[in-house]
Amino acid sequence: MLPKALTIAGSDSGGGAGIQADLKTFQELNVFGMSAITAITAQNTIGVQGVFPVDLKGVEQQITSVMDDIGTDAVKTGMLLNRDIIEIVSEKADHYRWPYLVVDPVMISTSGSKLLHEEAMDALIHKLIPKATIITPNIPEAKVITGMNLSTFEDRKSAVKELHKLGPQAVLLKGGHEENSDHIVDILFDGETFYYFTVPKINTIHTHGTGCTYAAAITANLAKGLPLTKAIHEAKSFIHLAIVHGFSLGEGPGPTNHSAHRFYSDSFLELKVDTE
Ligand SMILES: Nc1ncnc2c1ncn2[C@@H]1O[C@H](COP(=O)(O)OP(=O)(O)OP(=O)(O)O)[C@@H](O)[C@H]1O
Ligand SMILES: Cc1ncc(COP(=O)(O)O)c(N)n1
Repeated sequence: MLPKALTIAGSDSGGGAGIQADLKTFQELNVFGMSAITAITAQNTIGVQGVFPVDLKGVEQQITSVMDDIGTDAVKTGMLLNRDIIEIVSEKADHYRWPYLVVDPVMISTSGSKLLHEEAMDALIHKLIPKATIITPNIPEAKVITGMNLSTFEDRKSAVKELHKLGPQAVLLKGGHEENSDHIVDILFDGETFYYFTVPKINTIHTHGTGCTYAAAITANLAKGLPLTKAIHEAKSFIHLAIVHGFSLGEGPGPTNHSAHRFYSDSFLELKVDTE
C-alpha cells in the first residue's frame, strides 16, 4: 500500500504553490496525496488577485472526512489564513494524534500578499507550532515569530534555539532569503544537534512555491517512514533539483520543476553536523 499524506493549505490557481505544489510533490515521491483546502486563492505568476476563505465547517469536514475513512501517515500545513482555522487544525491534531505534523508557517506570498492574518499569530505560535514534528520557517517568518534580528549566522542559530523552545520536535530555518552570500544554508536543529545543508545560490527568479514544495517533500518522506534527518536531506535534494530546473511561465516568477528529481539518482548534497 502507498504511504498517505494530507495537506491542509490554500489552493493556488496558478499551480506553483499551495495545495497544487503539495499534491504534485506527493505524487512525484510515490505518496498518495489528500487535501483539506483552507482558502481558494486566485493567483498566477504575477501575484495574488483574490483570497476566498473556505468556511470553517468546510475546513473541519474535509479533515474529518479524510481521517475517519482513509487516515494518513503524515500531515503538512501551509496557508492557514486565520485564527479559527488554526484552532480547528490544532484540535484535529490532538484528536487524531497524527504520526508526523509538518508546519510550514506561511505568512506572505513571494508576490507580497498576506496569507495569514496578524490576529492568527498567537494561535500559530502557541497552539499549532508546539504540536509539530518540524516547523519550516523562512528567514522573514522566523523574524516575525521570534522578534529577533537575523542578520548573522549566529543570530540565526540563536533564533532556531528560541523557535525550538516553543515546543516543536525540530526546527528547519530555510536560507532562501539570504541576500549577502553566494551560498544558502538551511539550519536544522532537533534540540541536540545542528545540521547544515549548504548549497550554492542558484541565480534564478523561478522560485515560486519552493517553500511549499520543500515542506511537502519532507512530509512525503516522513510518511514513508524515513528518519527525520534523512527525510530532510532527501527533500533538500528534491527541492534543489526542482529549483535548478525551474522554468518560465506567465509574466512573473515561474514555478519549480517537480519532476526534475527523476533525472538524477542519489541525493548528492552535503550534510554538515555540529553537536551542541
Ligand atoms: N536561489 C536559490 N538557490 C538555491 N536554493 C534556494 C534558492 N532559493 C531558495 N532555495 C532553497 O529552497 C528552499 C525554500 O527556501 P526559502 O527560504 O525560499 O523558503 P520560502 O521563502 O518559504 O519559499 P517560497 O519562495 O515558496 O516563499 C530552501 O531549501 C532554500 O535553501
Ligand atoms: C496558496 C498559497 N500557499 C502558499 C504560497 C507561498 O508561496 P510563495 O512564497 O512561493 O508565493 C502561495 N503563494 N499561495
